[in-house]
Amino acid sequence: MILTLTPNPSVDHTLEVDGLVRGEVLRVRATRAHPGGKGVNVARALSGADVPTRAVLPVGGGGGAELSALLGGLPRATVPIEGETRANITVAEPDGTTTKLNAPGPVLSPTEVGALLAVVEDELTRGPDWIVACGSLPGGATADFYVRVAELAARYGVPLALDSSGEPLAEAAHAGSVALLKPNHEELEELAGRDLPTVGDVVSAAREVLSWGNEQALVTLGGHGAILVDDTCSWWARGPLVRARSTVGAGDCALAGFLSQDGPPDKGLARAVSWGAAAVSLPGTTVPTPEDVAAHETTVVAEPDPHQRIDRL
Ligand SMILES: Nc1ncnc2c1ncn2[C@@H]1O[C@H](COP(=O)(O)OP(=O)(O)OP(=O)(O)O)[C@@H](O)[C@H]1O
Ligand SMILES: O=P(O)(O)OC[C@@]1(O)O[C@H](CO)[C@@H](O)[C@@H]1O
Repeated sequence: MILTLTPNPSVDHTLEVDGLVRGEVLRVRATRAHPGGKGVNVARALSGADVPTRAVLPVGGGGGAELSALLGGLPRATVPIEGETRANITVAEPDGTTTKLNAPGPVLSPTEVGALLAVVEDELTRGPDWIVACGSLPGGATADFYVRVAELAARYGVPLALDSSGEPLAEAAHAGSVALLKPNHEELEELAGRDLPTVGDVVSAAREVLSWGNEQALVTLGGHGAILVDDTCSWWARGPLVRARSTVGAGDCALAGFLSQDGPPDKGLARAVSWGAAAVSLPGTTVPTPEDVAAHETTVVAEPDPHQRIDRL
């Protein structure tokens, strides 16, 4: 069973427009609402592939009720909060360009933060195979929140996968004890404090982050696929060519694909990139079905050419 933790979930609203023009009145062609938040998406993707999962998340107000309704039967443990679960907005253009407006979310009281960690601890006592902690933090949670989650995970011997950004990611990465870090290209550059224009730069920055006491890094590179790095080897899956409809949640689906089965690292990387590519071919924050994934197979190269450039797509 894979446990996910999303301290700051959302309802994701996607507005499809012909083109985004600042300062204009734009006609919206279609609107969609999906459950959102990175760990929620990981759990949704796993559940869609029949991988046992449980999502831990705080919910509050009308937004929380809407999120709960959208989640349907997804197995979960929710923590009631006073504040309002946020709504995030994606503006989607026909060429696949997505512009995202993410709200800060509610402010949790110290008691609510404690209650969230207590639920995590309770879930950890049931011996999940992984805990996957993801996303930004709500107000009231300090930047060491994921360090505290890592300590809990270590106490119960459960490997932690972490996908976050900014200070919360930096604090946890520097503290070590993360079994799998999933930064994207930009997040790894921020962690390393420098630009990483080539495959070799990405691999050496990932190794530097691993040297802080972490085990593996899955660095997702948008349309360039993903690079997996451990202390012995690196692998690159460039991914199939896809007509992108919405990149929202692609990283979460890639992480879900990686964790969805045990097995050798290169096979996990191939699954990650296939799940990510399948996700971008779908609208909004839709998670792919196994059939969608099967249509996006990819190959993996071990010890890729370090001089190869990774230009942003
Ligand atoms: N334009 C694209 N074409 C094909 N595959 C893509 C594209 N963008 C993303 N992917 C797939 O999705 C995976 C994750 O993408 P990305 O690196 O953008 O993650 P991310 O920034 O964490 O995304 P998010 O935070 O929106 O979930 C990539 O490894 C790749 O497999
Ligand atoms: O604001 P955060 O927590 O960094 O990201 C939240 C979010 O953008 O991440 C998911 C896509 O990865 C969306 O479902 C959600 O809206």
